[in-house]
Order: sequence, then C-alpha cells, then structure tokens
Amino acid sequence: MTTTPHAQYADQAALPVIDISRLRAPDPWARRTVGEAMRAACLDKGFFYIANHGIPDTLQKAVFDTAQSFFEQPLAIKLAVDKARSRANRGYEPLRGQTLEPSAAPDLKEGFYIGKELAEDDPRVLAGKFNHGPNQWPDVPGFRTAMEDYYAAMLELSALIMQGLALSLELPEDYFADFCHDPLAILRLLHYPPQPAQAATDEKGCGAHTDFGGITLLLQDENGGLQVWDQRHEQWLQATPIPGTYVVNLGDMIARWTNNRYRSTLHRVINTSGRERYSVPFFYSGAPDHLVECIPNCLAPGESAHYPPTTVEQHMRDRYRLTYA
Ligand SMILES: O=C(O)CCC(=O)C(=O)O
Ligand SMILES: [Fe+2]
Repeated sequence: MTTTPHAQYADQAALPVIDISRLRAPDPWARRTVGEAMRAACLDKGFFYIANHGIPDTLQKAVFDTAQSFFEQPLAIKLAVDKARSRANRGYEPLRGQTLEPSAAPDLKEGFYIGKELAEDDPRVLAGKFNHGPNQWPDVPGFRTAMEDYYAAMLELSALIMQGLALSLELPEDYFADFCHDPLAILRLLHYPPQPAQAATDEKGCGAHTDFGGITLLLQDENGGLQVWDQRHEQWLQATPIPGTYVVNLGDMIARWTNNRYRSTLHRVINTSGRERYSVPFFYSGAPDHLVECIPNCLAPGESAHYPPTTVEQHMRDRYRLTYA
C-alpha cells in the first residue's frame, strides 16, 4: 500500500445508490435485478449506497446518541473499558490507537468495539477463537440495549446483502448461507474530532486502508469525510452522506473469493467539517471456520487463483496483526 499522489477531489461520489427492498420481494426476477446492480458496482469500485434497508431511524438515533454520551465522558472513565483489558478486542480504543495507513501518522479517531456476547466459559472462548469473548459495557444509560438491538438488526441486513452478492455472481441465492451462520461481526463506534488546521500533512481520521473482512455497512452522520479511491482516474472521491442510506463496501475476503474480480477498495477519512464526526461501521466477516477460496465461476480457463484457500478466522488474524503492530 502506498500513499496516494496527486489527490484530487471529485464533486460527487459517483457511487450508485441501490434500492435493496426488492431483495425481499417474492419474485425471483425482482431479486435478480438487485444482484445485477450490485454486480456493476462491485466490478467497479466495490462501494455503493443502499436505500430502503429496513433499519429503523429510531434505532440508528439511539446508537448515535448513546455513542456520543459515551465519548463525551472524561478519558479516565472511558479507559475503565479500555480494549487493552479484553482478550476479544472489545471496548474503548483511544485516539491515535490504530494506524490504518502504515506510512502515515496514527489515526485521529477514537472508537469502541462491540461483538457477539460470549461468556468466558463458552467453549469457543476457552478454545481461544479469534475475537470471541464478552463485551465490556460502559455505564451509559441505554447504551447496551441500543447496541444489542442494532447489532441483531445489522446481522440480518448483512445476510441479506450476502444473498444479493450471491445473485450478483450468478450463484445460487443461498451460496453464502454457511458463511452467514453464527458469524464473526463487529460493530464499531467511531468519533473523529475536527481535523486541526495545522495538522501534520499525513494526519487523517482514518489512514488509507482496505477493510479486512467480508462486507462493511457504514452508518455516517451528516458531516462527511469518507473518501474512496478511484483507481481509474487516480483521485479520491467524496462518499457524501445521503440520508437514509448505508455505504456498503467489500472487504479483502471478497477479493479473495472472486480472484480480484470484485474490489476491496482503498478508502480513508479526513474530517474537514470543523465539527465532531460520528460514524458506525458494521464489519461482517462470517463464520470463523468457513473456508474462503476462489469461487469456481470466478476463474477463467487457464487462470490461476491469486490467493491460497484460508479460513475466515486465519484471514482475520493475519489482517488485524498488520494494523495493531
Ligand atoms: O468512518 C468512516 O466513515 C469509515 C471508517 C472505516 O473505514 C473503518 O473503520 O474501516
Ligand atoms: Fe474501512
């Protein structure tokens, strides 16, 4: 990964908005049209917006409100649920705690990680499975309920998107059903302070990176700041917030599955709004033991696979290691 030269800023995102309500339609042809729209987006930048996703505004608002209440507390209180205390990578991550772009400054964001709630004596936790364990819950009224309700709703929505991706690849609609069974998924709350005017030139909210897992569904506030790399024109595109939508992007695992036909695209965040920015990515990585290998119809005769087969768990371990050195 390199830092990008000659960055320009396009006026609009040039990313499609896909109405996914038809993925829930009884008519298989209606569902297939969504797959076709996803295919075009995935062959291009691997970033698209989804509309009519079915997640209630009130639930999104509860997530934003309680996240803000958490982040507004003094650092010492936030550190009581420091991620460093968790073997499952759950809890608070202080400002500059991650460096997503290896050659750049640490990220100007603070975060909070939530995953599936598993007791210390759960066999999967005892076996040391990656990112498995209990959450750390802060003492913020309404926080846990909002996050658990939202997490459950996002698991369902992610499985629906995976169904759309199967259609987009001309696979049976349930092709990813095993992958979607009892999945690894992480809800991440992010808070970006305003970018200081005199910031070091390489300081960003999130350094340029690709996402590690399967798919990411991003809820962002109205402040903007997410930028997506446009390979063809060598420029950064602003993924401007569109009310009522999620930004969906493909992670490295999908590139692996499709032998790079589908893109896991570089993106970054620079909060130039002058305001506090909040965003909530949901990372859907799938069943830990699931084997990720090149999908047969993504290999032309004579073409060889760019990546060896691996499991979800191994892939995630390898990718995490790189940004938390
Ligand atoms: O906050 C955002 O808009 C994007 C965050 C992101 O790319 C990430 O957490 O991987
Ligand atoms: Fe990302």
